[in-house]
Amino acid sequence: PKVNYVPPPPPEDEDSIFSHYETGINFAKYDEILVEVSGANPPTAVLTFDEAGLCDTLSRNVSRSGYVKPTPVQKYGIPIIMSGRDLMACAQTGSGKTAAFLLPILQKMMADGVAASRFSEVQEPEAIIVAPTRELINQIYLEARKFAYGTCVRPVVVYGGISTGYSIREVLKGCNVLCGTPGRLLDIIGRGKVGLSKVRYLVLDEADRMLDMGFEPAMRRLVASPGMPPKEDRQTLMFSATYPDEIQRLAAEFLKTDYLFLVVGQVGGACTDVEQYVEQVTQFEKREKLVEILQTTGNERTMVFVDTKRKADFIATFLCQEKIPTTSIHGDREQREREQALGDFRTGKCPVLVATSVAARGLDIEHVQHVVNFDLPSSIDEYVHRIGRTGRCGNTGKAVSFFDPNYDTPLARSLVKVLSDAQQEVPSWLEEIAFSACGTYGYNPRGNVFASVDTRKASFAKEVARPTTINEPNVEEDWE
Ligand SMILES: Nc1ncnc2c1ncn2[C@@H]1O[C@H](COP(=O)(O)OP(=O)(O)OP(=O)(O)O)[C@@H](O)[C@H]1O
Repeated sequence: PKVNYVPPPPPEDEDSIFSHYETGINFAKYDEILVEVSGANPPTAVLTFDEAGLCDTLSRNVSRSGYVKPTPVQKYGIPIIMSGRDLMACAQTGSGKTAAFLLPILQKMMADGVAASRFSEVQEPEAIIVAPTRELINQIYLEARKFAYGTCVRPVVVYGGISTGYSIREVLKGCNVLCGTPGRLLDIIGRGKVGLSKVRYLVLDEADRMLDMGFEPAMRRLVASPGMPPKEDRQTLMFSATYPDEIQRLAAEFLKTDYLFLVVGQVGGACTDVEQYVEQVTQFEKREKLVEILQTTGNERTMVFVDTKRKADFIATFLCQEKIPTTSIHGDREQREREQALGDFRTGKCPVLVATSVAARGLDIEHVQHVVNFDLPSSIDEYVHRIGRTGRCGNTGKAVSFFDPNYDTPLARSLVKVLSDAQQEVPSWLEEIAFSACGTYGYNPRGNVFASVDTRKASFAKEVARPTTINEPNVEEDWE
Protein backbone atom coordinates (compact mmCIF):
# COMPACT_ATOMS: atom_id res chain seq x y z
CA PRO A 1 0.00 0.00 0.00
CA LYS A 2 1.01 3.59 -0.63
CA VAL A 3 2.79 5.01 2.38
CA ASN A 4 1.77 8.51 3.40
CA TYR A 5 3.65 8.78 6.64
CA VAL A 6 5.61 11.99 7.03
CA PRO A 7 7.90 11.85 10.06
CA PRO A 8 7.89 14.82 12.44
CA PRO A 9 10.86 17.09 11.71
CA PRO A 10 13.75 16.69 14.14
CA PRO A 11 14.05 19.50 16.71
CA GLU A 12 15.85 22.57 15.41
CA ASP A 13 17.08 24.12 18.65
CA GLU A 14 20.78 23.88 19.38
CA ASP A 15 20.36 22.08 22.70
CA SER A 16 18.51 19.22 21.02
CA ILE A 17 20.86 19.09 18.05
CA PHE A 18 23.89 18.84 20.32
CA SER A 19 22.32 16.75 23.08
CA HIS A 20 24.61 13.86 23.85
CA TYR A 21 25.25 11.39 26.53
CA GLU A 22 28.19 11.17 28.79
CA THR A 23 31.10 8.91 28.04
CA GLY A 24 31.47 6.19 30.63
CA ILE A 25 34.16 5.22 33.08
CA ASN A 26 35.76 2.90 30.57
CA PHE A 27 36.14 5.49 27.80
CA ALA A 28 39.85 5.91 28.63
CA LYS A 29 40.31 2.15 28.29
CA TYR A 30 39.62 2.46 24.56
CA ASP A 31 43.27 3.53 24.28
CA GLU A 32 44.35 0.01 25.19
CA ILE A 33 42.48 -1.55 22.28
CA LEU A 34 44.70 -3.21 19.72
CA VAL A 35 44.63 -1.34 16.43
CA GLU A 36 46.09 -2.52 13.18
CA VAL A 37 46.32 -0.76 9.85
CA SER A 38 47.42 -2.69 6.79
CA GLY A 39 48.10 -1.50 3.27
CA ALA A 40 50.84 0.70 1.86
CA ASN A 41 51.88 4.06 3.39
CA PRO A 42 49.18 4.66 5.96
CA PRO A 43 49.15 8.20 7.38
CA THR A 44 50.06 8.70 11.03
CA ALA A 45 47.22 8.55 13.52
CA VAL A 46 46.16 11.71 15.32
CA LEU A 47 46.05 11.82 19.10
CA THR A 48 43.67 14.74 19.53
CA PHE A 49 40.88 16.44 17.60
CA ASP A 50 43.14 19.51 17.34
CA GLU A 51 45.62 17.50 15.30
CA ALA A 52 42.85 16.37 12.97
CA GLY A 53 42.94 19.66 11.07
CA LEU A 54 39.24 20.43 11.30
CA CYS A 55 38.05 23.94 10.49
CA ASP A 56 36.78 26.15 13.30
CA THR A 57 33.09 25.41 12.75
CA LEU A 58 33.60 21.66 12.76
CA SER A 59 35.92 21.85 15.80
CA ARG A 60 33.31 23.86 17.62
CA ASN A 61 30.62 21.34 16.74
CA VAL A 62 32.83 18.51 17.95
CA SER A 63 33.29 20.16 21.35
CA ARG A 64 29.63 21.09 21.60
CA SER A 65 28.87 17.39 21.06
CA GLY A 66 30.85 16.66 24.21
CA TYR A 67 33.73 14.96 22.39
CA VAL A 68 36.99 15.69 24.19
CA LYS A 69 39.22 12.97 22.86
CA PRO A 70 38.96 10.86 19.70
CA THR A 71 38.25 7.14 20.00
CA PRO A 72 40.74 4.74 18.35
CA VAL A 73 38.67 4.35 15.17
CA GLN A 74 38.61 8.16 14.94
CA LYS A 75 42.35 8.57 15.66
CA TYR A 76 43.20 6.30 12.76
CA GLY A 77 40.18 6.72 10.51
CA ILE A 78 40.14 10.53 10.34
CA PRO A 79 43.69 10.98 8.92
CA ILE A 80 43.20 8.06 6.53
CA ILE A 81 40.07 9.62 5.07
CA MET A 82 41.56 13.12 5.13
CA SER A 83 44.49 11.86 3.07
CA GLY A 84 42.08 10.72 0.37
CA ARG A 85 42.60 6.98 0.81
CA ASP A 86 39.86 4.40 0.46
CA LEU A 87 39.14 2.54 3.67
CA MET A 88 37.77 -0.77 4.85
CA ALA A 89 37.28 -0.59 8.63
CA CYS A 90 36.19 -3.09 11.24
CA ALA A 91 35.65 -1.71 14.73
CA GLN A 92 33.78 -2.87 17.80
CA THR A 93 30.25 -1.73 18.55
CA GLY A 94 29.73 1.72 20.03
CA SER A 95 33.26 2.91 19.36
CA GLY A 96 32.43 6.04 17.36
CA LYS A 97 32.58 4.96 13.71
CA THR A 98 29.99 7.50 12.61
CA ALA A 99 32.09 10.53 13.53
CA ALA A 100 35.18 8.76 12.17
CA PHE A 101 33.80 9.04 8.64
CA LEU A 102 31.53 12.10 8.92
CA LEU A 103 34.11 14.55 10.26
CA PRO A 104 36.79 14.08 7.56
CA ILE A 105 34.17 13.98 4.79
CA LEU A 106 32.62 17.24 5.97
CA GLN A 107 36.05 18.81 6.41
CA LYS A 108 37.11 17.84 2.89
CA MET A 109 33.85 19.07 1.42
CA MET A 110 34.36 22.43 3.08
CA ALA A 111 37.99 22.59 1.99
CA ASP A 112 36.90 21.82 -1.58
CA GLY A 113 34.61 24.82 -1.33
CA VAL A 114 31.34 22.95 -1.63
CA ALA A 115 28.59 25.33 -2.71
CA ALA A 116 25.47 25.74 -0.60
CA SER A 117 22.90 23.52 -2.18
CA ARG A 118 19.63 25.17 -3.25
CA PHE A 119 16.29 24.09 -4.62
CA SER A 120 16.67 22.35 -7.95
CA GLU A 121 14.72 19.67 -9.83
CA VAL A 122 17.82 17.47 -9.85
CA GLN A 123 20.17 17.42 -6.91
CA GLU A 124 23.81 16.45 -7.19
CA PRO A 125 25.13 15.46 -3.75
CA GLU A 126 28.86 15.24 -3.06
CA ALA A 127 28.48 12.41 -0.54
CA ILE A 128 26.25 9.37 -0.35
CA ILE A 129 25.94 7.34 2.83
CA VAL A 130 24.13 4.02 2.80
CA ALA A 131 23.08 1.98 5.84
CA PRO A 132 20.82 -1.07 6.05
CA THR A 133 18.04 -0.02 8.42
CA ARG A 134 15.80 3.01 8.69
CA GLU A 135 16.62 3.67 12.30
CA LEU A 136 20.35 3.51 11.70
CA ILE A 137 20.36 5.82 8.69
CA ASN A 138 18.25 8.31 10.59
CA GLN A 139 20.78 8.25 13.39
CA ILE A 140 23.64 8.85 10.95
CA TYR A 141 21.68 11.71 9.40
CA LEU A 142 21.18 13.36 12.80
CA GLU A 143 24.91 13.09 13.47
CA ALA A 144 25.64 14.61 10.04
CA ARG A 145 23.22 17.44 10.73
CA LYS A 146 24.90 18.04 14.08
CA PHE A 147 28.45 18.17 12.74
CA ALA A 148 27.42 20.23 9.71
CA TYR A 149 25.60 22.77 11.90
CA GLY A 150 26.51 26.32 10.92
CA THR A 151 28.11 25.23 7.62
CA CYS A 152 26.59 25.42 4.16
CA VAL A 153 26.50 21.63 3.87
CA ARG A 154 22.95 20.25 3.83
CA PRO A 155 22.44 16.60 4.74
CA VAL A 156 19.15 14.86 3.81
CA VAL A 157 17.84 11.43 4.76
CA VAL A 158 15.60 9.12 2.73
CA TYR A 159 14.34 5.71 3.83
CA GLY A 160 11.53 3.24 3.33
CA GLY A 161 8.24 3.41 5.22
CA ILE A 162 7.75 7.16 4.77
CA SER A 163 6.04 9.05 1.99
CA THR A 164 8.14 9.00 -1.20
CA GLY A 165 6.78 12.42 -2.19
CA TYR A 166 8.04 13.81 1.11
CA SER A 167 11.48 12.22 0.61
CA ILE A 168 11.71 13.75 -2.86
CA ARG A 169 10.62 17.19 -1.68
CA GLU A 170 13.25 17.11 1.06
CA VAL A 171 15.96 16.14 -1.45
CA LEU A 172 14.93 18.82 -3.94
CA LYS A 173 15.26 21.55 -1.31
CA GLY A 174 19.02 21.03 -1.55
CA CYS A 175 21.26 18.12 -0.76
CA ASN A 176 25.02 17.79 -0.27
CA VAL A 177 25.09 14.64 1.83
CA LEU A 178 22.44 12.09 0.94
CA CYS A 179 21.88 9.43 3.60
CA GLY A 180 19.61 6.53 2.69
CA THR A 181 18.58 2.93 2.95
CA PRO A 182 19.41 1.08 -0.29
CA GLY A 183 15.91 0.65 -1.74
CA ARG A 184 14.64 4.21 -1.25
CA LEU A 185 17.97 5.64 -2.41
CA LEU A 186 17.85 3.68 -5.67
CA ASP A 187 14.21 4.61 -6.12
CA ILE A 188 14.94 8.32 -5.90
CA ILE A 189 17.99 8.04 -8.14
CA GLY A 190 15.91 6.01 -10.62
CA ARG A 191 13.28 8.78 -10.75
CA GLY A 192 15.99 11.15 -11.97
CA LYS A 193 15.84 13.34 -8.87
CA VAL A 194 19.45 12.74 -7.91
CA GLY A 195 22.42 12.95 -10.27
CA LEU A 196 25.53 11.13 -9.21
CA SER A 197 28.23 12.82 -11.24
CA LYS A 198 29.41 15.01 -8.34
CA VAL A 199 29.71 12.14 -5.85
CA ARG A 200 33.18 12.26 -4.28
CA TYR A 201 32.47 10.20 -1.17
CA LEU A 202 30.57 6.95 -0.93
CA VAL A 203 30.12 5.33 2.48
CA LEU A 204 28.71 1.85 2.97
CA ASP A 205 28.02 1.44 6.67
CA GLU A 206 27.28 -1.93 8.29
CA ALA A 207 28.31 -3.60 5.05
CA ASP A 208 28.09 -7.08 6.56
CA ARG A 209 24.53 -6.40 7.63
CA MET A 210 23.65 -5.21 4.16
CA LEU A 211 24.79 -8.54 2.78
CA ASP A 212 22.85 -10.48 5.42
CA MET A 213 19.76 -8.54 4.49
CA GLY A 214 20.10 -9.29 0.82
CA PHE A 215 21.22 -5.80 -0.27
CA GLU A 216 24.22 -6.95 -2.29
CA PRO A 217 22.42 -6.44 -5.64
CA ALA A 218 21.30 -2.99 -4.48
CA MET A 219 24.86 -2.02 -3.56
CA ARG A 220 26.07 -3.22 -6.94
CA ARG A 221 23.33 -1.29 -8.70
CA LEU A 222 24.28 1.83 -6.79
CA VAL A 223 27.97 1.75 -7.69
CA ALA A 224 27.07 0.92 -11.31
CA SER A 225 24.34 3.60 -11.57
CA PRO A 226 24.64 5.99 -14.53
CA GLY A 227 26.78 8.94 -13.59
CA MET A 228 28.39 7.34 -10.53
CA PRO A 229 32.10 8.12 -10.83
CA PRO A 230 34.29 5.01 -11.14
CA LYS A 231 36.11 3.98 -7.97
CA GLU A 232 39.29 5.75 -9.16
CA ASP A 233 37.43 9.07 -9.12
CA ARG A 234 35.62 8.79 -5.80
CA GLN A 235 36.60 7.93 -2.25
CA THR A 236 34.86 4.83 -0.99
CA LEU A 237 34.66 3.87 2.68
CA MET A 238 33.27 0.60 3.94
CA PHE A 239 32.52 -0.20 7.55
CA SER A 240 31.70 -3.62 8.84
CA ALA A 241 31.72 -5.22 12.26
CA THR A 242 32.71 -8.60 10.87
CA TYR A 243 34.86 -9.48 7.93
CA PRO A 244 33.60 -12.55 6.11
CA ASP A 245 34.77 -13.55 2.63
CA GLU A 246 31.86 -11.81 0.93
CA ILE A 247 32.82 -8.46 2.42
CA GLN A 248 36.43 -8.93 1.39
CA ARG A 249 35.25 -9.61 -2.15
CA LEU A 250 33.11 -6.49 -2.17
CA ALA A 251 35.96 -4.42 -0.73
CA ALA A 252 38.21 -5.64 -3.56
CA GLU A 253 35.54 -4.65 -6.08
CA PHE A 254 34.36 -1.32 -4.70
CA LEU A 255 37.60 0.10 -3.28
CA LYS A 256 40.81 1.17 -5.01
CA THR A 257 43.50 -1.50 -4.87
CA ASP A 258 45.62 0.50 -2.43
CA TYR A 259 42.84 0.83 0.14
CA LEU A 260 43.78 0.77 3.79
CA PHE A 261 42.38 -1.86 6.10
CA LEU A 262 41.78 -0.72 9.66
CA VAL A 263 40.94 -3.11 12.46
CA VAL A 264 40.11 -1.90 15.94
CA GLY A 265 39.84 -4.62 18.54
CA GLN A 266 38.93 -8.16 17.72
CA VAL A 267 36.89 -8.71 14.58
CA GLY A 268 33.51 -10.04 15.64
CA GLY A 269 34.47 -9.79 19.33
CA ALA A 270 32.16 -8.50 22.05
CA CYS A 271 32.83 -5.24 23.83
CA THR A 272 34.44 -6.00 27.21
CA ASP A 273 32.40 -3.25 28.87
CA VAL A 274 29.38 -5.54 28.75
CA GLU A 275 29.03 -8.11 31.52
CA GLN A 276 27.64 -11.22 29.87
CA TYR A 277 25.59 -13.88 31.62
CA VAL A 278 24.11 -17.00 30.09
CA GLU A 279 21.37 -18.84 31.94
CA GLN A 280 19.83 -22.16 31.10
CA VAL A 281 16.10 -21.50 30.69
CA THR A 282 13.57 -23.66 28.88
CA GLN A 283 10.92 -22.14 26.60
CA PHE A 284 8.25 -22.51 29.28
CA GLU A 285 10.26 -20.77 31.99
CA LYS A 286 11.34 -17.80 29.90
CA ARG A 287 8.45 -15.43 30.60
CA GLU A 288 8.63 -15.90 34.34
CA LYS A 289 12.39 -15.43 34.30
CA LEU A 290 12.04 -12.25 32.24
CA VAL A 291 9.58 -10.71 34.67
CA GLU A 292 11.90 -11.62 37.52
CA ILE A 293 14.80 -9.81 35.83
CA LEU A 294 12.74 -6.76 34.87
CA GLN A 295 11.49 -6.41 38.41
CA THR A 296 15.06 -5.95 39.57
CA THR A 297 16.08 -3.55 36.80
CA GLY A 298 13.35 -1.03 37.65
CA ASN A 299 13.43 2.02 35.40
CA GLU A 300 16.72 1.19 33.76
CA ARG A 301 16.41 0.85 29.98
CA THR A 302 16.31 -2.75 28.88
CA MET A 303 16.17 -4.19 25.37
CA VAL A 304 14.63 -7.65 25.09
CA PHE A 305 15.37 -9.57 21.90
CA VAL A 306 13.01 -12.23 20.57
CA ASP A 307 13.07 -14.27 17.39
CA THR A 308 9.78 -13.39 15.68
CA LYS A 309 7.63 -10.36 15.11
CA ARG A 310 4.58 -12.04 16.59
CA LYS A 311 6.48 -12.93 19.69
CA ALA A 312 7.68 -9.33 20.05
CA ASP A 313 4.07 -8.14 20.18
CA PHE A 314 3.05 -10.99 22.43
CA ILE A 315 5.83 -10.43 24.98
CA ALA A 316 5.31 -6.66 24.94
CA THR A 317 1.60 -7.12 25.67
CA PHE A 318 2.36 -9.67 28.36
CA LEU A 319 4.80 -7.32 30.09
CA CYS A 320 2.32 -4.45 29.96
CA GLN A 321 -0.21 -6.73 31.65
CA GLU A 322 2.42 -7.36 34.30
CA LYS A 323 2.51 -3.55 34.81
CA ILE A 324 5.92 -3.16 33.21
CA PRO A 325 5.67 -0.27 30.69
CA THR A 326 6.89 -1.83 27.47
CA THR A 327 6.92 -1.05 23.78
CA SER A 328 8.08 -3.03 20.74
CA ILE A 329 9.86 -2.56 17.44
CA HIS A 330 9.90 -4.92 14.47
CA GLY A 331 9.48 -4.97 10.72
CA ASP A 332 5.69 -5.41 10.72
CA ARG A 333 5.06 -2.23 12.66
CA GLU A 334 4.39 0.85 10.60
CA GLN A 335 7.18 3.38 10.43
CA ARG A 336 5.13 5.77 12.53
CA GLU A 337 4.84 3.10 15.25
CA ARG A 338 8.52 2.22 15.03
CA GLU A 339 9.53 5.84 15.53
CA GLN A 340 7.02 6.25 18.35
CA ALA A 341 8.35 3.11 20.03
CA LEU A 342 11.94 4.32 19.85
CA GLY A 343 10.88 7.73 21.13
CA ASP A 344 9.04 6.22 24.10
CA PHE A 345 12.02 4.04 24.90
CA ARG A 346 14.50 6.92 24.58
CA THR A 347 12.55 9.20 26.87
CA GLY A 348 11.98 6.42 29.39
CA LYS A 349 8.18 6.45 29.04
CA CYS A 350 8.58 2.76 28.25
CA PRO A 351 11.86 1.60 29.79
CA VAL A 352 11.53 -1.83 28.16
CA LEU A 353 11.77 -2.32 24.39
CA VAL A 354 11.03 -5.73 22.93
CA ALA A 355 12.70 -6.08 19.55
CA THR A 356 13.47 -8.42 16.72
CA SER A 357 16.83 -8.09 15.05
CA VAL A 358 15.71 -4.98 13.20
CA ALA A 359 16.87 -3.03 16.22
CA ALA A 360 20.03 -5.00 16.80
CA ARG A 361 22.49 -3.19 14.66
CA GLY A 362 23.76 0.29 15.08
CA LEU A 363 21.10 1.71 17.37
CA ASP A 364 22.68 4.15 19.76
CA ILE A 365 20.35 4.83 22.65
CA GLU A 366 21.48 6.46 25.83
CA HIS A 367 21.23 4.61 29.15
CA VAL A 368 20.54 1.15 27.77
CA GLN A 369 21.87 -0.73 30.78
CA HIS A 370 20.55 -4.18 29.98
CA VAL A 371 20.05 -6.46 27.05
CA VAL A 372 18.08 -9.67 27.47
CA ASN A 373 18.26 -12.32 24.78
CA PHE A 374 14.88 -13.90 25.46
CA ASP A 375 15.65 -15.97 22.37
CA LEU A 376 19.25 -16.34 21.31
CA PRO A 377 19.97 -15.54 17.67
CA SER A 378 21.24 -18.28 15.39
CA SER A 379 24.46 -16.47 14.55
CA ILE A 380 27.16 -15.32 16.91
CA ASP A 381 27.66 -12.05 15.01
CA GLU A 382 24.06 -11.15 15.68
CA TYR A 383 24.63 -11.93 19.36
CA VAL A 384 27.63 -9.57 19.48
CA HIS A 385 25.62 -6.80 17.87
CA ARG A 386 22.65 -7.22 20.11
CA ILE A 387 24.66 -7.03 23.31
CA GLY A 388 26.52 -4.05 21.81
CA ARG A 389 23.38 -1.94 22.33
CA THR A 390 24.63 -1.56 25.88
CA GLY A 391 28.16 -0.81 27.10
CA ARG A 392 28.58 2.00 24.60
CA CYS A 393 31.11 4.77 24.57
CA GLY A 394 32.93 3.56 27.69
CA ASN A 395 29.74 2.97 29.68
CA THR A 396 29.16 -0.39 31.28
CA GLY A 397 26.23 -2.68 30.62
CA LYS A 398 24.85 -6.11 31.29
CA ALA A 399 23.55 -8.79 28.95
CA VAL A 400 21.59 -11.86 30.04
CA SER A 401 20.86 -14.63 27.55
CA PHE A 402 18.35 -17.42 27.96
CA PHE A 403 19.91 -20.58 26.63
CA ASP A 404 17.56 -23.43 25.84
CA PRO A 405 19.67 -26.50 25.02
CA ASN A 406 16.87 -27.82 22.79
CA TYR A 407 17.30 -24.86 20.45
CA ASP A 408 20.56 -23.09 21.14
CA THR A 409 23.13 -25.89 21.28
CA PRO A 410 24.50 -25.04 17.80
CA LEU A 411 25.55 -21.65 19.14
CA ALA A 412 27.30 -23.05 22.23
CA ARG A 413 30.86 -23.21 20.94
CA SER A 414 30.98 -19.77 19.43
CA LEU A 415 29.27 -18.39 22.53
CA VAL A 416 31.95 -19.89 24.76
CA LYS A 417 34.59 -18.33 22.54
CA VAL A 418 33.01 -14.87 22.60
CA LEU A 419 32.58 -15.05 26.38
CA SER A 420 36.13 -16.13 27.05
CA ASP A 421 37.64 -13.65 24.56
CA ALA A 422 35.83 -10.89 26.43
CA GLN A 423 37.15 -12.27 29.77
CA GLN A 424 33.70 -13.29 30.95
CA GLU A 425 32.91 -16.24 33.14
CA VAL A 426 31.82 -19.25 31.13
CA PRO A 427 29.30 -21.47 32.97
CA SER A 428 30.55 -25.04 33.22
CA TRP A 429 27.26 -26.44 31.85
CA LEU A 430 27.71 -24.31 28.74
CA GLU A 431 31.25 -25.55 28.29
CA GLU A 432 29.99 -29.13 28.51
CA ILE A 433 27.31 -28.50 25.91
CA ALA A 434 29.84 -26.76 23.67
CA PHE A 435 32.27 -29.60 24.07
CA SER A 436 29.74 -32.27 23.19
CA ALA A 437 28.41 -30.15 20.32
CA CYS A 438 31.89 -30.12 18.80
CA GLY A 439 31.81 -29.95 15.04
CA THR A 440 28.14 -29.14 14.72
CA TYR A 441 26.70 -26.23 12.79
CA GLY A 442 27.22 -22.95 14.51
CA TYR A 443 30.86 -23.30 15.39
CA ASN A 444 32.28 -20.22 13.88
CA PRO A 445 35.83 -20.75 12.67
CA ARG A 446 36.06 -17.04 11.99
CA GLY A 447 36.08 -16.64 15.75
CA ASN A 448 39.78 -17.49 15.71
CA VAL A 449 40.71 -14.72 13.41
CA PHE A 450 42.34 -11.85 15.22
CA ALA A 451 42.85 -8.40 13.84
CA SER A 452 45.02 -8.51 10.73
CA VAL A 453 43.00 -10.43 8.21
CA ASP A 454 43.74 -8.41 5.16
CA THR A 455 43.11 -10.54 2.07
CA ARG A 456 45.91 -8.80 0.28
CA LYS A 457 48.44 -10.32 2.64
CA ALA A 458 49.56 -13.46 0.86
CA SER A 459 50.22 -15.28 4.11
CA PHE A 460 46.54 -15.02 4.93
CA ALA A 461 45.33 -16.32 1.62
CA LYS A 462 44.50 -19.76 3.01
CA GLU A 463 42.91 -18.40 6.15
CA VAL A 464 40.51 -16.33 4.13
CA ALA A 465 39.53 -19.25 1.95
CA ARG A 466 38.21 -21.18 4.93
CA PRO A 467 34.47 -21.62 5.14
CA THR A 468 32.75 -19.17 7.42
CA THR A 469 29.32 -19.14 8.93
CA ILE A 470 27.15 -16.91 6.79
CA ASN A 471 24.24 -15.32 8.53
CA GLU A 472 20.98 -16.28 6.96
CA PRO A 473 18.88 -13.24 6.26
CA ASN A 474 15.92 -13.20 8.56
CA VAL A 475 13.29 -13.84 5.93
CA GLU A 476 10.57 -13.01 8.36
CA GLU A 477 11.62 -9.37 8.53
CA ASP A 478 10.57 -6.80 6.02
CA TRP A 479 13.44 -4.40 6.33
CA GLU A 480 12.99 -1.64 3.88
N1 LIG B 1 35.23 10.90 20.69
C1 LIG B 1 34.05 10.77 21.29
N2 LIG B 1 33.85 11.28 22.52
C2 LIG B 1 32.64 11.16 23.14
N3 LIG B 1 31.58 10.51 22.62
C3 LIG B 1 31.73 9.97 21.40
C4 LIG B 1 32.97 10.07 20.68
N4 LIG B 1 32.80 9.42 19.49
C5 LIG B 1 31.54 8.96 19.47
N5 LIG B 1 30.89 9.28 20.61
C6 LIG B 1 29.50 8.93 20.95
O1 LIG B 1 29.50 7.52 21.20
C7 LIG B 1 28.27 6.93 20.75
C8 LIG B 1 28.57 5.73 19.85
O2 LIG B 1 29.09 6.17 18.60
P1 LIG B 1 28.62 5.51 17.21
O3 LIG B 1 27.13 5.37 17.17
O4 LIG B 1 29.30 6.25 16.13
O5 LIG B 1 29.23 4.06 17.38
P2 LIG B 1 29.42 2.93 16.29
O6 LIG B 1 30.86 2.59 16.32
O7 LIG B 1 28.80 3.35 14.99
O8 LIG B 1 28.59 1.74 16.95
P3 LIG B 1 27.78 0.51 16.25
O9 LIG B 1 28.78 -0.36 15.61
O10 LIG B 1 27.12 -0.14 17.40
O11 LIG B 1 26.86 1.16 15.28
C9 LIG B 1 27.50 8.05 20.08
O12 LIG B 1 26.53 8.55 20.97
C10 LIG B 1 28.54 9.10 19.77
O13 LIG B 1 28.00 10.41 19.74
